[in-house]
Amino acid sequence: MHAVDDGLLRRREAIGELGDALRLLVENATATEAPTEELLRAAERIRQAAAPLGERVRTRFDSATADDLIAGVRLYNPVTGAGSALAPPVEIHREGTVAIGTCTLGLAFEGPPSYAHGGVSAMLLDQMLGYAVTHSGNPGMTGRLETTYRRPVPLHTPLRLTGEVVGVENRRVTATGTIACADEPGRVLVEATGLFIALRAEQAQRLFGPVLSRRYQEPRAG
Ligand SMILES: CCCCCCCCCC(=O)SCCNC(=O)CCNC(=O)[C@H](O)C(C)(C)COP(=O)(O)OP(=O)(O)OC[C@H]1O[C@@H](n2cnc3c(N)ncnc32)[C@H](O)[C@@H]1OP(=O)(O)O
Repeated sequence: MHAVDDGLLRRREAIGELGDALRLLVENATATEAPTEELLRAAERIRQAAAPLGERVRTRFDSATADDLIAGVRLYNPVTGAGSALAPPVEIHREGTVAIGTCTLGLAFEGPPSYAHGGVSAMLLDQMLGYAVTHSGNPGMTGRLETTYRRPVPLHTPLRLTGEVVGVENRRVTATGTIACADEPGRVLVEATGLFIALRAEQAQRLFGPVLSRRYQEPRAG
């Protein structure tokens, strides 16, 4: 039992290590002004490094073996996942009923020069609101996300994000959230209001049944 737990812990740490390396690669590859020949050499070395990872892969109907869908462990979430090359990653904790997130966005997230892409801000806020909704005990899927961009979000600057449930009405859960600079949390840069819809049992089964039953009911091939 301990061997299994230690193995899973080690795998999660390794996924985080690989994620760190990938994020460094993405940021350096975005920021680089290295000579053209170096770009070509790097492309070849990266293809070589990627090949063994592609030898044994899952489909979209297989959750990652290191994930725990029931406990909400998602290592490849594109906002929070330690293993995701796409994730800043945002680290989220709760202060009372409010979800608080922290991250710093690199050049890979650039939209207007030196500021974050608006779609990235919306993605971060969808996650913050979804986190708050899930932890309020009324999980649901985003039905609508309205984003108001008050000021541009600077790159390479520590950010503070929030998410909070403000209303529950039958299957509809409303949540709000913000993005601000960590050193000026009262000055809102972006705010969002989201409507999350709780799934009916048959909807949840239709959407997620295949993944859940493959993971939790059928033995996985070694
Ligand atoms: C710790 C882990 C944290 C995880 C965070 C994850 C964050 C990320 C969250 C996401 O990004 S989820 C992915 C993006 N969302 C989707 O892909 C959802 C796609 N949409 C759907 O699957 C369906 O439209 C949905 C399940 C949301 C609703 O379909 P239903 O058929 O259940 O809706 P239904 O017609 O029964 O309506 C239920 C109620 O919701 C209302 N409603 C449904 N969709 C709406 C909508 N889009 N806008 C406004 N209202 C909506 C609808 O009017 C109605 O209100 P009333 O009960 O008052 O009559």
